Amino acid sequence: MISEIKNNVLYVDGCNTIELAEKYGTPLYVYSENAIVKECRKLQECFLNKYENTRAAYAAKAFSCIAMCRIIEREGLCLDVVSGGELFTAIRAGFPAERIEFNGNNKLKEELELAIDYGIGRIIVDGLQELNLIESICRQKNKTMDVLYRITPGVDSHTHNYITTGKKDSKFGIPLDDDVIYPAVEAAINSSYVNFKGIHFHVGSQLFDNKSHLLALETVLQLVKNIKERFNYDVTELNVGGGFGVTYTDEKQKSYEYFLDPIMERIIEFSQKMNIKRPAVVIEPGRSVVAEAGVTLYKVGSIKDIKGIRKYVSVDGGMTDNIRPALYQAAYRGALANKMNEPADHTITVCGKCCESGDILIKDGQFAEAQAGDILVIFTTGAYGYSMASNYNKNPVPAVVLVKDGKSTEIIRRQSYEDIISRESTEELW
Ligand SMILES: Cc1ncc(COP(=O)(O)O)c(C=O)c1O
Ligand SMILES: N[C@@H](CCCC[NH3+])C(=O)O
Repeated sequence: MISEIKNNVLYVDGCNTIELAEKYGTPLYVYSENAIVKECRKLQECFLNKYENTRAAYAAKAFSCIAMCRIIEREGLCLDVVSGGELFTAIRAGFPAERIEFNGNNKLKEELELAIDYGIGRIIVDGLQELNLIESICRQKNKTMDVLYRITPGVDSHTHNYITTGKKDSKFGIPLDDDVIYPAVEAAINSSYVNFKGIHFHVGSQLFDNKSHLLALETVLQLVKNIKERFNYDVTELNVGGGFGVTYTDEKQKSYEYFLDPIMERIIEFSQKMNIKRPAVVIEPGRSVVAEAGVTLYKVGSIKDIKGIRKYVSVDGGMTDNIRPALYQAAYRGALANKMNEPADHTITVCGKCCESGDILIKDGQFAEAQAGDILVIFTTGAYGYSMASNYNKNPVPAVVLVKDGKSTEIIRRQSYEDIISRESTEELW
């Protein structure tokens, strides 16, 4: 995070967070553009510029909006979308179609039609049933589409059970049973409507060990070899997914090089041995691009001190703007943005205002002494915060502000109560 402390106050990318809270209200998502750009440039430096024939497709699910698509576009990355809504956002942002890749285990016919009409770069296909659907749409529209198959490599990435995706028992991808994968590959190779490019895998999210990627890669390289032997077909693209972990509290974040250099080394060695042109290599980082660039500002309200048990400090948001603690027991760090120089010697539990006991944002965290009206900041909320927000209890989704070099601009306005009920019928029933 690009931040500093001045006069006891937290500044993010040159902006005073207390002034931001006053100007735009709370809860408030604040993203530093310089921090996002810095991550994108890191990817350029240690992957895209280092290895030719590579792409990085930012996983929009981590945080997607028109402004974000434009930053990603400007930074030269590609975009990984997983729904018609994310695709539509990219289209509205003017994101170049050929740089969009579409993932998902149950892409709807209308979503595929939108993707094919827009002429996106790749569809990452989850099975033969989907391939047949894509073929029928392409036939009808007289178009072709570049595709990869997402396979389930059968590795357990040892992250939270809800965010591991490479195990055989998974809703994602094609299992590597001979009677499943080879007929699917053969159909794609022989199709007049799709160009079969290669294989995709994604082993899970928030990873700190490169073993899962490397194990999955071995499986995929064996598959590439088998495809060559069975069908005399050269795979020209490998997508190794995302999953690069970030530091929320005390996790030891690993560099992109730690994950990607051994992957590239292995693919180069394999290609030389097989005497084939090294396939293009694509990655899909989401969390690592935006997590650290974002913070959430809240206003402190009720304080409940249960003597000898726990002190609950309530804020004006909660699981509706950050579901991760409730869903994955995710831990975060926070502070009082207006008391940054005061000793953080009070143990408090920061809870939200939703009608759920599990609506806890930080359990037993260290803060300066909190009082109603303080601005409480939670760090590293840029990924899967806004994008997983809900209207539970009819709480409005907060505004999103982008800051850069002391300037701020609202890129998503706060939902109003009117917005929340705007799709509801007010007609008399029956
Ligand atoms: C297919 C796919 N690609 C990319 C990502 C992005 O993962 P992360 O945000 O961990 O980098 C995900 C989410 O886990 C995913 O399912
Ligand atoms: N939403 C998850 C990550 C899911 C990754 C998508 N496959 C999180 O907050 O950690």
